[in-house]
Amino acid sequence: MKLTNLSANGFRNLSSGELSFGDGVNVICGENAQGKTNLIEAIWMFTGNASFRGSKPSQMIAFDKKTASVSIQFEDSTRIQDAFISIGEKKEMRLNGVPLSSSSEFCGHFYAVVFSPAHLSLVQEGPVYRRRFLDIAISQIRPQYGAYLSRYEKLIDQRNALLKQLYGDDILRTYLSVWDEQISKIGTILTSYRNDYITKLSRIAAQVYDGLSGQKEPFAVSYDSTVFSHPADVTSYEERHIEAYQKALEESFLTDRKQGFTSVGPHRDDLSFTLSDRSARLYGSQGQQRSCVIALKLAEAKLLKKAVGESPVLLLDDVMSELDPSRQHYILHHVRDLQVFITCCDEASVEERFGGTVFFMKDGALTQKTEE
Ligand SMILES: Nc1ncnc2c1ncn2[C@@H]1O[C@H](COP(=O)(O)OP(=O)(O)OP(=O)(O)O)[C@@H](O)[C@H]1O
Repeated sequence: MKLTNLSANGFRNLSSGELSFGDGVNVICGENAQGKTNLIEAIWMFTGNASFRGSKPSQMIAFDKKTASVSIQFEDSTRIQDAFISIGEKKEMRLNGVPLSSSSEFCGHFYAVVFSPAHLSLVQEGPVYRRRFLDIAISQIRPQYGAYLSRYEKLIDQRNALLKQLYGDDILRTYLSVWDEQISKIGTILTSYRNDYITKLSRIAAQVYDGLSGQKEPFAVSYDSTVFSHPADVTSYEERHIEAYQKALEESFLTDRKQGFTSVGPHRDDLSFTLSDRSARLYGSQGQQRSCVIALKLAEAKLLKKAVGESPVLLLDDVMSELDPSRQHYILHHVRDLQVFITCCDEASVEERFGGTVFFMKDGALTQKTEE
């Protein structure tokens, strides 16, 4: 998959006008606060996912404008497509001229994987970031996952409301059993999707990490379920798993009633990242933690390519900081067969080793470097 053109209008500080990109590595150089991440964010919108910076759409509109719009042209192995998003007074999304009712409908058309420093929270912060990573990654390859997830979240909200409303009421348990039955079924499906994804991802991420670190320390990823003691066994939708799930809900009933929320299920699950069997969060250096996230992201790109048959566009924002030259070299070598957008402050550090098409970003305006 390749992004060939992009034009932005009123999107953060990006200048208006049409930009064209190279097939392979696109190096976006510039000093701090020039608009490099803004460009990456504008491209990412077309995956149908929320901003990786956690920004609301209204924050993406230029300070002096009421509307922002971005259009892109991209090509996969079969055709050229165009997509358009407008944010602000008039919210509009179009794919090949056809209006879409929600940006999530872009899912399954334009594929990308993004790394930004914000993703370090995957290793450094709480479980919510790791669950979000999983949910976005799985939704890109299995679009039905998103529908199961929103159904599950609604059921959990309803169960929690019931737990609060009927506190101390004996009839509560009878009511809850209706929700528990449905939650157990959908929760089992979500766990099996996540388990399948993590099994594949951990294998590839471990290989990538080995390459990055020169096989210094083995990297492992595992899924920690609040329902199943051996989540790796939950490979499909089976009656015995649903029964085990229902049992876990029954066992947590007293705690849940006291706390007023459901304490077990995929909405409370987590991922563990270890280096030589020790927690990467507690013991990893900055460079090791960054390498873990990069390994996860490169593994995500590989899995996505395998699942959908298209190479995703790789968006690497400030990926090289804190990495030693051998790790930087490994990344540059590893991404050669994809279209990549890589931002950096120091042109020489990347260009010499990447080659590729080099651009300069200054005050939101992107210009391509010309041969001297
Ligand atoms: N809605 C907006 N309207 C106008 N400008 C904005 C808006 N949101 C952010 N900016 C500006 O965009 C500028 C560039 O931001 P960006 O995050 O892209 O920088 P960057 O080039 O990636 O820098 P760094 O190397 O420091 O990460 C910032 O100065 C910020 O004030």
